[in-house]
Amino acid sequence: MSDSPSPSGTPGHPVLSSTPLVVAIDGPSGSGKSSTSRGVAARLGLAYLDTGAMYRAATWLAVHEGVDLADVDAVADLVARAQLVLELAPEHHSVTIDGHDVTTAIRDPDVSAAVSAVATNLAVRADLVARQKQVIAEATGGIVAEGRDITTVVAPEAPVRVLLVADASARVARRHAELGEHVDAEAVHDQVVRRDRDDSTVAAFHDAAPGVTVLDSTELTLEQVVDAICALVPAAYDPAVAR
Ligand SMILES: Nc1ncnc2c1ncn2[C@@H]1O[C@H](COP(=O)(O)OP(=O)(O)O)[C@@H](O)[C@H]1O
Ligand SMILES: Nc1ccn([C@H]2C[C@H](O)[C@@H](COP(=O)(O)OP(=O)(O)O)O2)c(=O)n1
Repeated sequence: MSDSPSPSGTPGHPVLSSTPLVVAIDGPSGSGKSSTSRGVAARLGLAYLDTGAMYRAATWLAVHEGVDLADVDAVADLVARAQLVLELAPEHHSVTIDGHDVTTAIRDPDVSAAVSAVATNLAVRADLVARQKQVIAEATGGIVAEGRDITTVVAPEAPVRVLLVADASARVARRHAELGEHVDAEAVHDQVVRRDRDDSTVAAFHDAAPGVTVLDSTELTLEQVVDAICALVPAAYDPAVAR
């Protein structure tokens, strides 16, 4: 790892950063964002923010309250009033909305099938992006945040920004293995390919913005992906250097 440039650091003796480390990770469904981000956060002792869980929780609430997802104003109003609490520890991540613990429920296939309708609601996006920025700003010990627009909109100034990609066939196969072989191929295809197509109308996660490192996980193990992302952390932030 090379020394990071710093105003007064000398080569070999970087000045340690006084700002908390932010690692931003985007990518399509099944590219490995959640598992990789948890691994990076655990290894570097950082908090972990799953922004997809916020869109999923908003979707769960709208369905629970019987709000028509096509009614963009009603959904936006509901979400604006919702109290959304995320546990940021990578080992025990939990999500609560308006007092309901939805950690497990937001992974239901019904939520996965419906979430793009909420994620493409621009008023909901503005609300959740503002909350995500606040969570990151308050993470004094540093944070890994992952989603679709973290490298471009939520944390474009993050010192580590990664677009995690993988071949569509690998992503579908991973999701199928995760959901179980009893889930039919059409449902898995819907969760990965159709959802990415809908989601990409409001967030650019297929092409890397300038300065964003593209990492292809198709042929890599989870550990290799975690290694590759940790290797991108400037020395001024590296806990191994800071010690
Ligand atoms: N590099 C990898 N190699 C093999 N399987 C992986 C890899 N990364 C993630 N997975 C698996 O693929 C599935 C989807 O990963 P996940 O982290 O949920 O992706 P995303 O958050 O991008 O949708 C999970 O079951 C996960 O364990
Ligand atoms: N920053 C984000 C995060 C997620 N989303 C949308 C896109 C997805 O359809 C849903 C759920 O995201 P999630 O990361 O949980 O989805 P996957 O685990 O990758 O399948 O939210 C978004 O639009 N912007």
